[in-house]
Amino acid sequence: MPVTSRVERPDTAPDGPALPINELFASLQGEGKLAGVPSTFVRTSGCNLRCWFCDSYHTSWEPTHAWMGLDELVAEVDSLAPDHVVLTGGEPLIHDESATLLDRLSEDYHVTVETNGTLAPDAPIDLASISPKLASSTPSPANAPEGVDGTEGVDVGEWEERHEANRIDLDTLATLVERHEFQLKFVVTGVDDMAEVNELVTDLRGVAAAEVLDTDVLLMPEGQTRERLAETRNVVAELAREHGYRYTPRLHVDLWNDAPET
Ligand SMILES: C[S@@+](CC[C@H](N)C(=O)[O-])C[C@H]1O[C@@H](n2cnc3c(N)ncnc32)[C@H](O)[C@@H]1O
Ligand SMILES: Nc1nc2[nH]cc(C(=O)O)c2c(=O)[nH]1
Ligand code: SF4
Ligand SMILES: [Mg+2]
Repeated sequence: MPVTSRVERPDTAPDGPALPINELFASLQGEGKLAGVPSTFVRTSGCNLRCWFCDSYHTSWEPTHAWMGLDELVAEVDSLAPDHVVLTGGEPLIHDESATLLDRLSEDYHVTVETNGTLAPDAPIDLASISPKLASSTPSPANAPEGVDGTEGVDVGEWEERHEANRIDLDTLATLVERHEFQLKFVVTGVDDMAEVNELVTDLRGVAAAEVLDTDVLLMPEGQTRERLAETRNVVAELAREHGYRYTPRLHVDLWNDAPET
């Protein structure tokens, strides 16, 4: 079972550097090149995009969190067993304090950052797990999460435009792959996504000073439930075979159906 870390915390920021934390737990890395590795997950709240399929709804569409000072955060990470840490969100890199946290963790941990690739702060990152968002991720009134359009302050039409305008920034992607070990982890909904994946990989190879191998490109089936993954995983595995890219499972969905803190 994943190990959780639940302590009552304030919903206002404490003095000093702090981050809005949605969850902090130990589990197995479920995705990517390090799938299966015991890891402590630090999930910040807040995102600059709004994927219709976001599996972390309470960090994006309806953000919830408690504030944790960085001292307390590092102490919580230290109290758990894994020597791998995954900083995720929401979009962790929208917070300046994430860079400070990365500085503090860099000596003692291997740190993966899960990011949508729209921000590239100068910070120590052992594996940049970059998940650029394809056109098929863009929200609309027709595909938005149930009930969200009525939620106070949420305008899906406005997010459709913002998401579409901001989801790809080629220069930022180039900076990330030049600075760090990386993987490009695309959420694939079906065969229609592949033209955009291929085009983006070609464009990135055109501008980045670092090599982008086919084996750095991972196709991940869209799905936050076992039922949905049963529909997408074989289609996406076949696409990986066909194009020479890697396939990545979503082990936490297979094992725990993406329950909170897994
Ligand atoms: C919740 S995101 C947080 C990090 C960052 N905002 C991002 O999108 O990369 C963590 C990972 O889950 C992936 N993801 C989110 N919803 C998904 C879904 N419904 N199916 C498959 N992957 C999903 C993202 O693409 C990303 O790789
Ligand atoms: N087990 C597990 N592995 C993951 N890899 C990336 C995750 C994420 O939400 O960023 C994630 C997650 O939420 N759980
Ligand atoms: S970028 Fe990541 S956190 Fe933000 S909405 Fe998309 S999947 Fe969710
Ligand atoms: Mg997740």
